[in-house]
Amino acid sequence: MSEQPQGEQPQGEHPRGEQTQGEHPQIVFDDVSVEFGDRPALTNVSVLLSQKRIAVIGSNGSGKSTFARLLNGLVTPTSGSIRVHGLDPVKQGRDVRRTVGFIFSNPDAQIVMPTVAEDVAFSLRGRLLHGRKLSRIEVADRVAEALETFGLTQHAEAPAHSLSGGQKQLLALCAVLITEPSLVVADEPTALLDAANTRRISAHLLDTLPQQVVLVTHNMALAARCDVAIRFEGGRLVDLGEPAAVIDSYARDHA
Ligand SMILES: Nc1ncnc2c1ncn2[C@@H]1O[C@H](COP(=O)(O)OP(=O)(O)OP(=O)(O)O)[C@@H](O)[C@H]1O
Repeated sequence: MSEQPQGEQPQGEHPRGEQTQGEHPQIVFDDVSVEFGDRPALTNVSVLLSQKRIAVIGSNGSGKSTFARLLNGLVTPTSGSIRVHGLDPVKQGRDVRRTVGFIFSNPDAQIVMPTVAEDVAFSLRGRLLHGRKLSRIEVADRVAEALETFGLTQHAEAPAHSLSGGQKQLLALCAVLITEPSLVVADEPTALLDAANTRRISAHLLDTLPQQVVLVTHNMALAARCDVAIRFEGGRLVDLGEPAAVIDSYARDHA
């Protein structure tokens, strides 16, 4: 382990991670637990993260997706409190959903409109970008640009559900990123992608995007490219630190 397990600090102390504050806004968990029925999914998680690229790793069922879903209010804590860029996902759900773009591992969950171009344009409906509403022409231009970025231009008029799994994943990314969320949370975004698209998407998420990114992944090569990694096991945050060290201890524990 590169650092001691989280969540055991006495009340009143600062959550861990504060020593590594960066230029990005903060994600703060204070003694957060989540139970589904009477089964704990996360237990006493306290952490402060302000790095630009945050990897979330750990075994199957360890609580990674639950952690990610807490960030935009898809899951609510059973106890404890959360602040994401100053917002409380429980009390300010609407603001949080505008601030946090969430990319699911199953892209079918995110397709809402019949065609690819309509689905991307739908994300901008009723949204202010840079403090103002976009005109129809601006929306069309932005959609065209975003489709080009994600290699979907030739599928613009295709039924969204006719795309392959990987193409749907690209569409989901495109539809979320076009809204320019200030935090991007991606839960296994490359799971369905081939090698070329994994490179393309990981370069976009990890190298290009100016925003803060939380990346839940089993792909250790991607986790290694982040600024910090956190690791869950059995619903507890058991490690936080330099990705190489966190990945090493994870690999050792599973050798
Ligand atoms: N909606 C839910 N209802 C009941 N139990 C749930 C729910 N979501 C998650 N869990 C349980 O919480 C625990 C943590 O699940 P979670 O999806 O957060 O793990 P994970 O680390 O993302 O796993 P994986 O790597 O397999 O995707 C698991 O035991 C899971 O069965």
